[in-house]
Amino acid sequence: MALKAFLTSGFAVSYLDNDDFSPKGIGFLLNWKIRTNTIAKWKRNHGVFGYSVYCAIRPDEEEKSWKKTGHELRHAVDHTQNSLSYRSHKDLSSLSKPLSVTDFSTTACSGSNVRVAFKGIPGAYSEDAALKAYPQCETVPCDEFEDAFKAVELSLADKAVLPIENSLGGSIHRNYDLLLRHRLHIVGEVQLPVPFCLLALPGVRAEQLKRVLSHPQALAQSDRLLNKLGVVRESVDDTAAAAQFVAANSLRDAGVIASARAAEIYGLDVLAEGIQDDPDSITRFLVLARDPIIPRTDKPFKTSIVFALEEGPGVLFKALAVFALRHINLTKMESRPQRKRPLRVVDDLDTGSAKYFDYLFYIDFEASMAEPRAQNALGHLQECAAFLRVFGCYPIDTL
Ligand SMILES: O=C(O)C(=O)C[C@]1(C(=O)O)C=C[C@@H](O)C=C1
Repeated sequence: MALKAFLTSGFAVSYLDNDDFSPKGIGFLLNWKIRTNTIAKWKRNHGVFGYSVYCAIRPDEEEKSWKKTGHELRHAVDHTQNSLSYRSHKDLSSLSKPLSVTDFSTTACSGSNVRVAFKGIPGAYSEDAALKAYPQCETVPCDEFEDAFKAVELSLADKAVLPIENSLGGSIHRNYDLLLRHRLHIVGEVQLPVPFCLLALPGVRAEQLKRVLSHPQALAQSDRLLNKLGVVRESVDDTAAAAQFVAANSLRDAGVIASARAAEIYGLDVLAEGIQDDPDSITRFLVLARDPIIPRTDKPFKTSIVFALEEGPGVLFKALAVFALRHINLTKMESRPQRKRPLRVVDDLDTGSAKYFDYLFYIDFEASMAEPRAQNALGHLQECAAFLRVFGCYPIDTL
């Protein structure tokens, strides 16, 4: 019964304590309903694999009067500027500073713009993704991925846009783990081609560079050019931070891999554009919000879930069959170790003792939760899953 109740809450209102993915049941769902007074209306759908499914409906998904303005937000943040002397080429003091965990208060928001949290500083590709999703938004830089989650949870921002996978570099595991530990819903995705550029101080030529600074993904994806230049690779937190660092310290021997927008912001020259080994490489970002959106069927939707299975032969095969049987296409699968039960020890007198890892399986599938085949597939999956949570159902981003 507990599991059934959990799936009920897991569809549209999955809400877990940090690090906790044990079933919470109906009582928890009710608590959630009482606490979430911003939700205008609740719609109750009967007959979805026998259990009730609650969907939170907000009349206007984007704009809310209780939001904090960007000006207020910036004042809520302690702008401790580091002591680097900005001898460089642009006035960097006007740029907004990243939020860090110490900046969070529980102050409610007001204002009208959508504020979108991202990890990095202005000019990062994640900020491009935020602007692609919400062209009029006010971007909110954050120090860490987790700060972006917290900014939304505490209403310092309305959405977070975070990278989840790169077509060359693969999954960003940290964000898979944070999705589980936090209470946000996936409400959209952004697929962004990332045209990496080689930047340097004005007047510096590529042959003069001894080192190149960037995000590890950008360095890994630009291997060919970096080998040709014979430079040392230096990893930093985000591509724009690399640009800011080289500019702020007037480093004439250092190049940067970052966006043309970062070059513009930090006063660097673009020495080469589109330097990545694979010109078609893209990064996929998730858009996260406090409340889910209503699944629709009038355009292609994707659903993201996570589940755990009991041990036994063929359990993963059976779990995946629930989608194959209904011709539901899986677009992504990721497995992550369960943090609370990292090892399962099996004693067998014949073969000695074996250790198994327990995993969580994250899946994206191409169907909307408004479609009976998707509801049936999850009902079926629930029969063999020890745990199941739906992160969200959202429109597919086509490039
Ligand atoms: O460093 C940035 O500019 C980011 O936005 C982060 C990030 C990533 O995490 O993968 C995003 C896209 C690019 O692939 C490189 C880096």
